[in-house]
Amino acid sequence: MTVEPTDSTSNSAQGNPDSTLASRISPSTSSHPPPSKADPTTNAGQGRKPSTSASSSSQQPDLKIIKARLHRALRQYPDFPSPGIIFEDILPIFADPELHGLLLEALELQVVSSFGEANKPDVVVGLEARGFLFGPSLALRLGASFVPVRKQGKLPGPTETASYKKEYGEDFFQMQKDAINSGQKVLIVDDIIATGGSAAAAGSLVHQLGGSLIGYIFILELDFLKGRAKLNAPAHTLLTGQEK
Ligand SMILES: O=P(O)(O)OC[C@H]1O[C@H](OP(=O)(O)OP(=O)(O)O)[C@H](O)[C@@H]1O
Ligand SMILES: Nc1ncnc2[nH]cnc12
Repeated sequence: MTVEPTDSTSNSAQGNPDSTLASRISPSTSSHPPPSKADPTTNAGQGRKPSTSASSSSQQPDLKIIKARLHRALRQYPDFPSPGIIFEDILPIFADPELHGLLLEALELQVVSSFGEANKPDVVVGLEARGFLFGPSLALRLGASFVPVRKQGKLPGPTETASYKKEYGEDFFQMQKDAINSGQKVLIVDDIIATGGSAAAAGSLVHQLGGSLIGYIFILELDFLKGRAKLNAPAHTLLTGQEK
């Protein structure tokens, strides 16, 4: 089982190299060189809407180094929370202030290069619970609102509900009915896309509330589960991994 840092920043004309990154990060010691295969971290060509990403060759070196460092921080736990699941633990990233900061810089760069300066979201929607770890910080950096998708029974007032299945269970997601104004541009963020059930349910809630879903950003994609095929908007991830 491996987790590889991969390349999903692509629109070289839009992604201005951030020189502050180069000065802040340590020299790369990555044992995981960039893959030569086509970029698996966008859904160009396989989703119902094309991704805005182009090839991996235009990715900024700084972002590649950051991705390799983020990748090395992940921990894997076999048979958690149930037999056969290899659980990807992202929490070490948040335990290290430097990595935490680099994660947010990488996510912001990814959003701008994937969706364009002119198409920044009005609202960042984060999924309970791990989407809450970085969704609000990313929203602040983008000058956007943050709105949570919560598990059933946690939100007061009128709500919309969507059921979903994920890699290891079933659940219900809810959003407050007035959380998004009609036509607002929405970006959905979460730590991991596995089967895509959670993300697809969140997309359906955004649609029910009248939002315009510009796409999804994830830290990690378990690409063997092909979750992005369930999504109706472009999806971009910083890392991809787990081969079965
Ligand atoms: O693509 P999927 O198969 O739907 O799985 C991905 C979802 O599973 C995890 O959340 P989980 O429901 O375990 O909740 P947590 O964040 O509260 O731990 C993860 O944070 C994603 O939200
Ligand atoms: N393998 C996995 N590791 C961590 N979170 C997950 N959510 C769904 N599948 C997961």
